[in-house]
Amino acid sequence: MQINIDIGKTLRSGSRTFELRAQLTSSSQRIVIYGPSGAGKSLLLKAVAGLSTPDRGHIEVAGRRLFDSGGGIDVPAQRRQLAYLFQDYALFPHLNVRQNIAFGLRRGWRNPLARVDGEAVRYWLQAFELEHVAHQLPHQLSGGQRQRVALARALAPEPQALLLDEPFAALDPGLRQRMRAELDALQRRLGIPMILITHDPEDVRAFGEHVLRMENGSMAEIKDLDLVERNEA
Ligand SMILES: Nc1ncnc2c1ncn2[C@@H]1O[C@H](COP(=O)(O)OP(=O)(O)OP(=O)(O)O)[C@@H](O)[C@H]1O
Repeated sequence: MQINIDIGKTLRSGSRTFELRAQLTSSSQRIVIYGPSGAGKSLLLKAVAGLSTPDRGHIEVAGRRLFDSGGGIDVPAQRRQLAYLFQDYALFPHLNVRQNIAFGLRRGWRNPLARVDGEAVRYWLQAFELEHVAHQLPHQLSGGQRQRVALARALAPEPQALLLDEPFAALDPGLRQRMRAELDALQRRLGIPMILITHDPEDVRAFGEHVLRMENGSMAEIKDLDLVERNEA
């Protein structure tokens, strides 16, 4: 996937100012943005998703201009065809697994319990081995199952790219290893491009094809992954 980003955003609260200046040009399927907490990674990912508006610049994904301050373009989040996986997965607590996955497939947003394409929901339940918990609510699931539901919900509408915000942070270490392997295999199988943000060097090792370091709102290319291990975020 070709991605081209050059954006700026200034955030102010009291006397504190945070400057995001993000530039990224890549044709990699696996982009990892690595950096310490507060570096601006989530701000960048939200700007790509259309959940936050930059002050200036442009964002282009797979040949589509999603944002361009000069040209007055700002495609709404729901029309960007990008899936955003939140750190805490943001599942709907009152909807069961099946309904959570189906939510991503509905056209109308008014009635979450409306019938949807049963075939597609069945496919994702099966692909993520969630059939036996299809009628359970999110709080009745394990951490790994919750992550699978969130991934299934994100992938069901067949997005052009997957945006992942610290996807393993909420999992305990054993499960983290397993889910990393699962996401790795899934990404390769589907061939879906992804941008993953993290402060964990293990994620960089597992997914980093094109790696950038973010610090204080600015980005720099990392060519030598050994530097990540020596210089942990
Ligand atoms: N209104 C604001 N005024 C000033 N600074 C702000 C404002 N809102 C957010 N920030 C700053 O923006 C920076 C970037 O936050 P962001 O959530 O993108 O960081 P991050 O790298 O994703 O960190 P984490 O991994 O902890 O989520 C932070 O340092 C935060 O303090």
